[in-house]
Amino acid sequence: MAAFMDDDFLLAGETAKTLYHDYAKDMPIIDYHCHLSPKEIYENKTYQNLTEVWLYGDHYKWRLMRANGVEESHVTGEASDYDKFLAFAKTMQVAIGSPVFQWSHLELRRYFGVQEVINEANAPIIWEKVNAQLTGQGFGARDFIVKSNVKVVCTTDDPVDSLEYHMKLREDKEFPVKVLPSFRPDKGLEINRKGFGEWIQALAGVTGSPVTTYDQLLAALESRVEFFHSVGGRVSDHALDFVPYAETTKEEASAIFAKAIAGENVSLEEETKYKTYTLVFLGKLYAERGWVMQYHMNAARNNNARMFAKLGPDTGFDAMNDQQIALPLARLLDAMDRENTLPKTILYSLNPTHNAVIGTLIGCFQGGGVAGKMQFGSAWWFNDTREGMIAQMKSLADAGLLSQFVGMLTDSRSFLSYTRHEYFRRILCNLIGEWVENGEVPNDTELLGDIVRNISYNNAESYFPFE
Ligand SMILES: O=C[C@H](O)[C@@H](O)[C@@H](O)[C@H](O)C(=O)O
Repeated sequence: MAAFMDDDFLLAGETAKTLYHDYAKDMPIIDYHCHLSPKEIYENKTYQNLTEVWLYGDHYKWRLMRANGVEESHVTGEASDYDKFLAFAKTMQVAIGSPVFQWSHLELRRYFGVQEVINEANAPIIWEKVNAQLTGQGFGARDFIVKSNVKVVCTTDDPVDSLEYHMKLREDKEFPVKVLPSFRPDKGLEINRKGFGEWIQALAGVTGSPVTTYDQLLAALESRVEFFHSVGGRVSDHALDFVPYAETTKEEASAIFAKAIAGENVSLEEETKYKTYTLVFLGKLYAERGWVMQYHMNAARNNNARMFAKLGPDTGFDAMNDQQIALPLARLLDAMDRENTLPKTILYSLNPTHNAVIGTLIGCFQGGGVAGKMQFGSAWWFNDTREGMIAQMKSLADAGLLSQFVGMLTDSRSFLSYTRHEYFRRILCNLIGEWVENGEVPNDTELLGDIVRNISYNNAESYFPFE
């Protein structure tokens, strides 16, 4: 019987062990999509206690606590940090089978040297042990990033953001990690969402020009893309909760924008047209600058209206959607490809039934001499589990080239989530190791070791055009 999460955790055979320990383990990290705060990185935020660094903002952990009957006061509410921690410790005690159980233990081990399996009885000792470290030297946000061997962090930023902290970080020569913005213009696309008009006003404010026509909107978006580029941004990101596609013209999109700005009702068909034209326009801006475009598709967000009113978005009330993506996505990518303005693109769907759809669709737009131009993004969010990662990698290998995969990202709001790369690398090595043990791929350690190193780091290094 294997010991719980020992050195060979998740690694079943000799090949998997060699691939992980000798090739994958020490590769650096490019975290090309996350939700970390650039301000906290700049200020090297420190933490008073384990709850602050471990539980604040982590909606994966909150969901498990709620599922375990913990009152909201002890999840996001007014209970003390210690009581919240205790409620989480009790939840961990019954959380076997959840990836959060394994991630949480990896986080305690790798950053704080806590080897125990956390439970209600040992929680007070762990609390003291970790807090003593946190309040000493070397446990700030930057320290966690450096200790995790991270070279690049791409945060997720609104086009109206001042990027103040990214600029400050660029000037800070003491911090060796690149912290770059990603352009996430969802608020400019969600024409029917509350706050659209206010966002357009904010855009006008930051560009210093009026945004009352669609032409002005497109010009303002372009100027913000340019601004992000000047601060080192080379990546965009879109949440496409449904994938829009409808044939349209600029005249139509302009008329729809005018209606929205005048406060008139915009139909779903009009919204789809507006989004299509705007997304194709943005794709062109990204392609012209050599950026990488990301589409995160099929999240059903904010399903609990009562909790949304109380806590807002990204608090643990989202689920997988089951909207069809194959045809609208194919048309959308084709609309860009037809004009030769399809950028390098990474596609993620929250619904794993789309794995084969994405795996096969990317093959239709590869080319131009760019290895892995079209990427099937790493298993996202609810798929960020052992089974989810294996399924995504198998679909990619079935329909394309696993060896050109740009690999893992954290997608996280916590500085302790870098252990997710370790988790991913172990699963990757185990998958390849299993193929070797079964005689399905040749036992060529050098070749396989290179592939593992590439997926862990080198592919991302050459794919993303970071300066
Ligand atoms: O891991 C979960 C994620 O952080 C999730 O909250 C994000 O993916 C977010 O919804 C987004 O739209 O980018």
